Amino acid sequence: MKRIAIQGLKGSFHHEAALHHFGDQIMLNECETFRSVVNQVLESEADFGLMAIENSLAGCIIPNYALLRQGGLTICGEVILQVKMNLMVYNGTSISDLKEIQSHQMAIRQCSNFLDNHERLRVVESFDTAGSARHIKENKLSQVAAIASSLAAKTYDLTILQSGIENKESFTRFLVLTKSSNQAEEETDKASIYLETKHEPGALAKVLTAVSDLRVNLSKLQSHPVSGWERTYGFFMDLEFSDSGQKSKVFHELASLSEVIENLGVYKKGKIYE
Ligand SMILES: O=C(O)C(=O)C[C@]1(C(=O)O)C=C[C@@H](O)C=C1
Repeated sequence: MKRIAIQGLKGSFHHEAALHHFGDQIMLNECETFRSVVNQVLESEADFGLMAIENSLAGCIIPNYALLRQGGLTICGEVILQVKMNLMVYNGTSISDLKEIQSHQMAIRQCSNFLDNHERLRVVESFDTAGSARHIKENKLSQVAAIASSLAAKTYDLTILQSGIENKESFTRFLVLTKSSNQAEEETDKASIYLETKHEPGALAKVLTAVSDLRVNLSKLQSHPVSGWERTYGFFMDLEFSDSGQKSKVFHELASLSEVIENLGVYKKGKIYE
């Protein structure tokens, strides 16, 4: 049985993403932080780790980019999940009983319109959506609601008062991490890389022109400060290939235009699960 380290608990969106990607014959290693997800895989306590990296409404989880570089793991896949947010309570609680709403900060951001319309309720961040749901159940809290998945409501036996409370359709992209990927080269059509260019006019433009000339699709570009304060930046790039010849060419071209280049993983473009 595959051992999967996730950030969060059973019933979290990481759990949902793991079920879609690996099926239900998995052993879940619940972690409080993304750092411990990485450590579990590094220390062979898990075969794979799942790490949310960005959400279509709430934006990027920037610290995870740094973890990808420091971690010594490789990206071997991705999962895109439509996240559906639900307001859930201890059985018997009604909305007028509530004083507080708890959830993960990324979920809170995705439901900002709903929360603006319920200003009287205190909003409290937690480490995990499912963690908030479990907390309510374990402590029989009747004045607190959680924002979490329907899987969390089922897992912790809570009542959903309102579903679909995200601002609009919301998708989270998760990376699948492993120690060493043994994926067949021909099965892969996407790569994530990190590079630093020279700090001079046009350096990034040259990189982008090379990507464009090779007809490679740049699906993501994220800048990140290089440590120290020299006002220089590194760039995380996701590249999508339409034929395998493009891969080696683009790596070769970009290496010649970069001061630093790191391959963070070559993998298959993820499916979207709704
Ligand atoms: O708290 C959870 O349920 C998680 O799986 C974490 C997380 C995140 O890190 O973005 C995952 C997906 C949703 O965007 C909200 C929260």
